[in-house]
Amino acid sequence: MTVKNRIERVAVIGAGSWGTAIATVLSRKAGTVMLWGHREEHVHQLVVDRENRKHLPGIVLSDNIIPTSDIRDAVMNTEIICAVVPSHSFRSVFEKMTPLLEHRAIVVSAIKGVENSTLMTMTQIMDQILKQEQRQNDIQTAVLSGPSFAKEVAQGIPTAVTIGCKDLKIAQYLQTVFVTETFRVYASTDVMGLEISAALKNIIAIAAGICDGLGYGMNTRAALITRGLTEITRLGVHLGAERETFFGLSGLGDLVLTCTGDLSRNRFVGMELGRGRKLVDILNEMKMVAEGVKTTKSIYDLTRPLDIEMPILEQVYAILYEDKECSLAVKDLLARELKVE
Ligand SMILES: NC(=O)C1=CN([C@@H]2O[C@H](COP(=O)(O)OP(=O)(O)OC[C@H]3O[C@@H](n4cnc5c(N)ncnc54)[C@H](O)[C@@H]3O)[C@@H](O)[C@H]2O)C=CC1
Ligand SMILES: O=C(CO)COP(=O)(O)O
Repeated sequence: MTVKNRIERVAVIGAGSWGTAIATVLSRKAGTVMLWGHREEHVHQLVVDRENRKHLPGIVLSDNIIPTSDIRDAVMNTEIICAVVPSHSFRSVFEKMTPLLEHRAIVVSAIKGVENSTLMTMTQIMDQILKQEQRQNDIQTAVLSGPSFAKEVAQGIPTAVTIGCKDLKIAQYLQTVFVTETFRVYASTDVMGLEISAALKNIIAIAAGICDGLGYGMNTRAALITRGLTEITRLGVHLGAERETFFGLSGLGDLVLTCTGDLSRNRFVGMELGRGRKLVDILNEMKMVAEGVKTTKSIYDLTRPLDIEMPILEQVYAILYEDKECSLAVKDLLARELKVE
């Protein structure tokens, strides 16, 4: 391991697949890992079976991972808290958590999404609530993002991610907290770039899945990844992010993973749509979250008043929210006016 930093106690807020996988990573570095889940019966199952059968089957929870449904218990005496709930439940969870946070705690969001009602990223939500609670000078916020399927991380398959914080020293400190022999962590100060790339790759992954479901080939997928990256970068730079971030792990890295990997839930949703199934039926059957569905609406609403070309986003929005036929969406993308690359 490059840098060792063993800490006493950390908390993971959210006991889904990614929260459980991150708890597994942190269990190699921390004395105790508190793993908070919002449903008591699920937490009870974790305590009894020592395995998250619903979200991460086959991975045994090490003895120092302590499942709890009591959020006070989870964050008490804890300096580092990693938030891993679905983006649309984060605001209410963070509101509950904020008054309970220890002085000088650091909250790291590993969530990939943008809120529908406010069009805010997760760190923007945190900043807003911290300000309301007058804790903005006390609590630090950060982001963890990159190509990282939960199952592979939990299995110890070599993975690299980026942790971003506006304060580089804190990002570098967090690097030493999360790094293990198989989990390599880079540092960044471009929080906006990390959050925008993480949220938008899910939209492009739905598009890639749609094309796979329609039976198109590798050419189509490569075109989507490349033009998708252009679209994501265009919006990110407009919002103040650094262009380079979009060619890093959280940008190109996660885009390639999610557009090509069979473990992606967003790509799965796209594939089922491409095969002709209805969105509502696909979502009703899924046990896990596909953040790209809601994020498509957020980003559509965010970009509509702006003069930014987002053709793939617009077609995914039309398929998800206006019932547009998938093959017609692809036809319309191909028929756009010719451009200079
Ligand atoms: N699974 C993965 O491979 C990765 C996931 N992520 C991101 O992590 C975040 C969480 O995703 P997953 O763990 O994969 O989701 P999941 O679908 O596996 O689990 C979601 C968890 O959140 C809980 N939950 C649902 N509503 C809640 C609420 N109102 N309050 C508190 N908890 C609630 C569920 O009970 C479940 O335990 C998402 O933003 C996702 O994009 C990021 C990287 C990898
Ligand atoms: O973000 C992910 C991997 O980095 C997981 O992607 P899905 O949410 O599409 O499964």
